[in-house]
Amino acid sequence: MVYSVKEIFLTLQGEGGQAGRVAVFCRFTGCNLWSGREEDRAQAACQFCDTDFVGTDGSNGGRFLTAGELADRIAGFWPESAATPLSRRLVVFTGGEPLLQLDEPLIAAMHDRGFFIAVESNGTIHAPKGIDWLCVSPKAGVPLVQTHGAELKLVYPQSGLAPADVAGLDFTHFWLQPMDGPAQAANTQAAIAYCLQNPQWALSLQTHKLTGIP
Ligand SMILES: C[S@@+](CC[C@H](N)C(=O)[O-])C[C@H]1O[C@@H](n2cnc3c(N)ncnc32)[C@H](O)[C@@H]1O
Ligand SMILES: Nc1nc2[nH]cc(C(=O)O)c2c(=O)[nH]1
Ligand code: SF4
Ligand SMILES: [Mg+2]
Repeated sequence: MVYSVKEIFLTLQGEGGQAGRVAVFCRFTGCNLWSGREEDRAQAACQFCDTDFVGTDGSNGGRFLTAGELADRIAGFWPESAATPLSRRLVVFTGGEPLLQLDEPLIAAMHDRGFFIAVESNGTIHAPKGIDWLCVSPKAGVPLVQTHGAELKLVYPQSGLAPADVAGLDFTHFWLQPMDGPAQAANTQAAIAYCLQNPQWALSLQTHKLTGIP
């Protein structure tokens, strides 16, 4: 397996149930729901994406020929000075769609290096075994195949996909994340109003955007 990676960086997880934790982010190239080109956005299955996942030209991006090579690069971002217990090492695989590339050899290689493995997926691909924290973020009009995990994070609102449509799935945490874009402020108020009436759901803010970190 050759892994195509857009960028690797150390930051704080901004979203969901691990928000605030130090994490190495590995953003894979490519997605199955959008080409990533602006001229294709209006025809894409997923039209609201806030991320550049095209190519391997981001910071520390590239092509990695083996799981061990990529895992070594990711592990190198963990701050040695922090002297954290191995169990506190956190990697977040995202993209693009990470489950197009994340496989059991890479999962094993990250576990060998002491990492807790989180994944951000659109839920269209079955997850391989061994992921420690799976976040699924379903998209309207797209078949959802991965129906269990640690958290379900619904970007809100999406016409054609209501929270009630996915509230019965087998997840531990249910988040509404306001859709960023021109209506971000109104979407945040709408998400808050929904949570207040439906306490199964909690609010996930994109705290990295609020604080101006990557
Ligand atoms: C860029 S996606 C990559 C992972 C995967 N492809 C997915 O969609 O879950 C990372 C997270 O950002 C969310 N996201 C993307 N665009 C967003 C937007 N405009 N506003 C809020 N969240 C957004 C996604 O739903 C997902 O939870
Ligand atoms: N800080 C930070 N937290 C994040 N959580 C999910 C992200 C993503 O793009 O998948 C993301 C991201 O891009 N940055
Ligand atoms: S599925 Fe995820 S990465 Fe793909 S276009 Fe949608 S939000 Fe972006
Ligand atoms: Mg992001």
